[in-house]
Amino acid sequence: MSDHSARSTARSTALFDQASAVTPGGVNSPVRAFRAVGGVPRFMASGDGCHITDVDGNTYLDLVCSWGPMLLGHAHPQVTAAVQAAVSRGTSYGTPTEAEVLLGEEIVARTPVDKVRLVSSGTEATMSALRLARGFTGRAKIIKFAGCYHGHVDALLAQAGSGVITLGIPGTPGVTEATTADTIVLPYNDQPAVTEAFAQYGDQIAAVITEASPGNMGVVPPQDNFNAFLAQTCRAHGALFISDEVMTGFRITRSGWYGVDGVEPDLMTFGKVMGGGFPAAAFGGRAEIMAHLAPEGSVYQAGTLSGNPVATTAGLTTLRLATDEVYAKLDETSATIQRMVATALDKEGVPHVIQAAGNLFSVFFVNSSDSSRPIRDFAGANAQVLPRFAAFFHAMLDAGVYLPPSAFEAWFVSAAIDDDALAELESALAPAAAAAAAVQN
Ligand SMILES: Cc1ncc(COP(=O)(O)O)c(C=O)c1O
Ligand SMILES: N[C@H](C=O)CCC(=O)O
Repeated sequence: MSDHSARSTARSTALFDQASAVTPGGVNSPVRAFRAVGGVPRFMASGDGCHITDVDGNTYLDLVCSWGPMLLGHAHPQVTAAVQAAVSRGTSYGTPTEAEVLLGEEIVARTPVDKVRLVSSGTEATMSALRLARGFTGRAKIIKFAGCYHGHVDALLAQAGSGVITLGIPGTPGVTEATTADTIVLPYNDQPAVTEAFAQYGDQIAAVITEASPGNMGVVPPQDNFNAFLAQTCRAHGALFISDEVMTGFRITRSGWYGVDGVEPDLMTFGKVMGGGFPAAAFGGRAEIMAHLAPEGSVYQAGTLSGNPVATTAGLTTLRLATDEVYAKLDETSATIQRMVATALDKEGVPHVIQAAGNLFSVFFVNSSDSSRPIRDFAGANAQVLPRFAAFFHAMLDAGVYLPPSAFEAWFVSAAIDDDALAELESALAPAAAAAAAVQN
């Protein structure tokens, strides 16, 4: 496989060929491939603060942050020290440990959940929350929204965002009709559609699951108190409201999106930041609901590495360092970057919409007729001029800025971004905006 990059990619290219021989598509999660933008994925060798360096020695300002987790930047000295100390004590016992109790307490203190169960991935968290909702209500149907991504849970892959939309996979082979028979998919931000679904199936609906503020079709925040409306509608019909904060949790504020809209869900899911760069995730909720989980109740859920001592140490250390000052800095950095991107694109006359949810944001390359219209849903996100994003992405990469290789993903900032990094970004943006402008629609 060859690459058209201006920088040397010889070692990444060789590793990608090697990887493709042993791993489908050469990557261990589809979003890491460059299929939507072309070229060879960069194989990273190290990270330091807001930078990552690939195996060819190219250093990039990182605006992916491992798809969200690296809130404090890479190799943060205090997180690294805590992890090294934990590793030296042993890496897994299959017994309870103190770190997992402390992490559970930290999550309970920051969010409205009474109790929490730790798992190893966001996918496990949403899958388990759904099972618990069904076990608690004794109902089968669930509502999800087009463009929201909740991990690769069979029942939730229908019209999913993230890699599913990036790769243009309409329905995933391997997910049987029976598995999705109880999944109702509705347009995001569409209150009448929710009302209608409840009018038809109200007493069969176990739960509504939504991203607290979607970031997997690009950033499409809830409008007109959508979350409050969902919570009220669920309560009126005896269904549970599940807020998926895997992406937003502990990133947008110290209590995630809940810290912004204050809508109390029945169940919540968390991941990414709470693992501090290690595989840790969680789901939690009201004590009465969580009591249905084994061994207290009979809804079974388990995991050999759940609450792993190294992962929980990394997560706990990260959360303890994520103070209000850190969140204020993240907000400021994000707002500055959004302004810089808008200025560069405006200068070249590239039609775009930038949408933010706290410090999370994304840039939609739209048709000129759409540039004053907010994107409210999956259909809106799908109407982007994708080749323009690809040109912009590659010009940024060549200039040393690593963006998500997809027009449907959020951009993530870290607290390690400083003025020097912003200056690097500034000089990358001019050629990238020009490259986007050169693409005819
Ligand atoms: C909102 C949301 N939920 C769930 C998941 C699944 O998490 P994981 O990739 O850790 O399985 C993700 C990301 O992948 C996500 O963004
Ligand atoms: N958009 C996804 C999650 O937020 C990206 C992570 C992945 O699927 O590897």
